Amino acid sequence: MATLSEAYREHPLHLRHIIPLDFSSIQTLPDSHAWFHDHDRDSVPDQNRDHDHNDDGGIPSIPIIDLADPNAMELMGMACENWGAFQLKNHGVSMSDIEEVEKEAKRFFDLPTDQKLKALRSPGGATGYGRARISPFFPKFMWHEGFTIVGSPSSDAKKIWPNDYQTFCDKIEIFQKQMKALAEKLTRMIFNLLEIPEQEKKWVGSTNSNNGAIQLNFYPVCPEPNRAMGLAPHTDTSLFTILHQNQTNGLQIFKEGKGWVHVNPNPNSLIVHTGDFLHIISNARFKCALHRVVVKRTKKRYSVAYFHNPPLDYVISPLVVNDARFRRVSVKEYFGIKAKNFGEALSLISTS
Ligand SMILES: C=C1C[C@]23C[C@@]1(O)CC[C@H]2[C@@]12CCC[C@@](C)(C(=O)O1)[C@H]2[C@@H]3C(=O)O
Ligand SMILES: O=C(O)CCC(=O)C(=O)O
Ligand SMILES: [Fe+2]
Repeated sequence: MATLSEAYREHPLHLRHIIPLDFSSIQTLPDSHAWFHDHDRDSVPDQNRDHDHNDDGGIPSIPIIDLADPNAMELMGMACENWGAFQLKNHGVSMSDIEEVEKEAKRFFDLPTDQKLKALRSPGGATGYGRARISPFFPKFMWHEGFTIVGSPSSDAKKIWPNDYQTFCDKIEIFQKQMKALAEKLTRMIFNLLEIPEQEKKWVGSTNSNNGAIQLNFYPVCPEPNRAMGLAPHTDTSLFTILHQNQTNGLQIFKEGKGWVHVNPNPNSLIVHTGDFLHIISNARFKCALHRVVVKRTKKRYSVAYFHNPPLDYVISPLVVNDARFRRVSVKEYFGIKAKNFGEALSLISTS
């Protein structure tokens, strides 16, 4: 079975796009990380106040959907059409298992830089510690560190904690299993809503369909948050992404006509983003949400994302339509197109 690593092998990154800054030793914002000038109209607003309440001036954010609601499937469809994202409550994943992973993320990111660098992602690799893979597409670096896990994290964990890697691996494994089960449940509901034919659903839940990836994200405190960027605007490549954020807000979703809208942490809820693959399969009926993360002066932020992907050899195409807006493309090929072209990837497979 092909793995995500194979998709990235042909698109190696330069080390400067992998090795993060040693944020622990930084007192002022370096020019390499300064996205805005103080007087910029575009600068990231308001996070230097470091408050965590909703300060959106009444602009509604993404819907909150209760998975136990008999109308959950239709509500998810509407949220995917209007926002490309929603918050999910009563999702069935144990919050204490999620908090255990958040704890492990803190344990990892709190390590001294030389320890974290032992698990540095290789230039052509998918897993390990490093900057976000989208870094080469932006003129400035992000105020962010990530740790990507595809399959078992044991080889990276052994490099960091040779005598104590099992705790990390166990917690990740428990989380992975629960996320996969939730992701499969949501896939079935969304595919039913889209009336996807049975033969296209065969991979869902099959044992060799385990092509999910976990991303631990860390946004250190920042001396000049208004001029920095935690994670630059992007859409996820996945079918959809399930995200847990700690109690420090920072995630924003772009909504036409409204601009950047905060997604405030909602204890017990998980955020679901529609990714590129679901956008393609739904023939653009579902939006893939453009999102970004802003940072704070005094509050660190952590998040844990689970990217749910079809198998790499699965061929993606708009299903159940005559006027397909995208050509057929294998999951592996699309990861390659995205790795090389980032924001242009969808238009490169567009039929118009
Ligand atoms: C499955 C994946 C999605 C992701 C690339 C990856 O292989 C693992 C890391 C993911 C991540 C997390 C931060 C934002 C993002 C755009 C990035 O640079 O790395 C996503 C990637 C993606 O969705 O394409
Ligand atoms: O940290 C967040 O809230 C968002 C992370 C994200 O967008 C990603 O991992 O793709
Ligand atoms: Fe994302």
